[in-house]
Amino acid sequence: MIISIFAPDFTPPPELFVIKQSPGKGLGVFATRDVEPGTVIMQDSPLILIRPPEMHEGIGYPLDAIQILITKAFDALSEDDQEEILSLSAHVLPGEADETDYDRLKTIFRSNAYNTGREIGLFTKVARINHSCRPNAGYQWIERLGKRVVYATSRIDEGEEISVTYIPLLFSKKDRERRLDQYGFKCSCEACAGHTENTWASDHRRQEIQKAFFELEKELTLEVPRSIMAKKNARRQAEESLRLAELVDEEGLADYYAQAYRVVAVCHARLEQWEPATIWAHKSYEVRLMGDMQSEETLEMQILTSRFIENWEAELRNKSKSRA
Ligand SMILES: C[S@@+](CC[C@H](N)C(=O)[O-])C[C@H]1O[C@@H](n2cnc3c(N)ncnc32)[C@H](O)[C@@H]1O
Repeated sequence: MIISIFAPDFTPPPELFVIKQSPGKGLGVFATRDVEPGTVIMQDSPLILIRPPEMHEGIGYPLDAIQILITKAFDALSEDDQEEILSLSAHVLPGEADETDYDRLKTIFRSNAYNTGREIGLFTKVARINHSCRPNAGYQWIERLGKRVVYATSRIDEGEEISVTYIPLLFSKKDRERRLDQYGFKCSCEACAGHTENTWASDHRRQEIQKAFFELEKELTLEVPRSIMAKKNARRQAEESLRLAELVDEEGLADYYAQAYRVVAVCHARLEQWEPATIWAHKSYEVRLMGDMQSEETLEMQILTSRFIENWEAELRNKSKSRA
């Protein structure tokens, strides 16, 4: 008698993505069905994970030491894993391939690796995701899983390309182009292409967002203002925070939603306006949940939301008492 060790009806869930050619971009990752925001698209373990020596301010990582670490980690891999790594795309800098000490592995690592906090990892599936300055997915290294998790930040239609950002996005198109130079392509996403008025408006919004984050976060506190001046200032900041959230939404910068909503929540909590404070804190919490349910940021928003709800409830109780 043959005893099956598998559950009889077990079939692994189909992958949400497929890797295939993306015109003008090499390979890319595409959704195999409609994907709702917050859905985990892939979880990828690093084939190589190295801890580089200290980075020096203004100089960067000591590249020779990194090269030694990468080569050692690569040599320890199976042939299949080595092959997978060598199949990744590499942006070779002008003249680099002619140098006597040219090392393709180093170039692959430079073109595809991601920071995971104190380490740098090479994730071969995540490495196939192309860049957009208005991406539809986000990603996060989750230390306790030892994985980089990619999740949808907006609705992605079946067949649509999945994109993430390789760079911070609160810069003008020109500055983003400069940062993307190291990857050897010019971005043609909807924020970069099209009419000059569109890109100008997008640049303007991104600069406004950066300025607003800088201004509002430097004084972000839950302390209730006491003086007339401080109260006036807090009211102005609450208004500016709403404008910040509006701009981030308008620009479709999902990577910054949670941060912006948190600013709005705290600015309203300072005014003891518990209803909007709760609503915005919860919105921020919901976005944080998409990235990592157990991250410090998610936990912080969960705690803030509960605190604001309690205050809101107390406010409602007081109101109904005084009416009675
Ligand atoms: C991390 S890899 C992404 C996967 C890569 N397309 C492949 O074929 O393996 C980065 C490289 O992909 C290409 N790439 C990524 N985003 C792009 C974009 N928006 N437009 C054109 N090329 C892009 C560039 O060649 C870049 O150096």
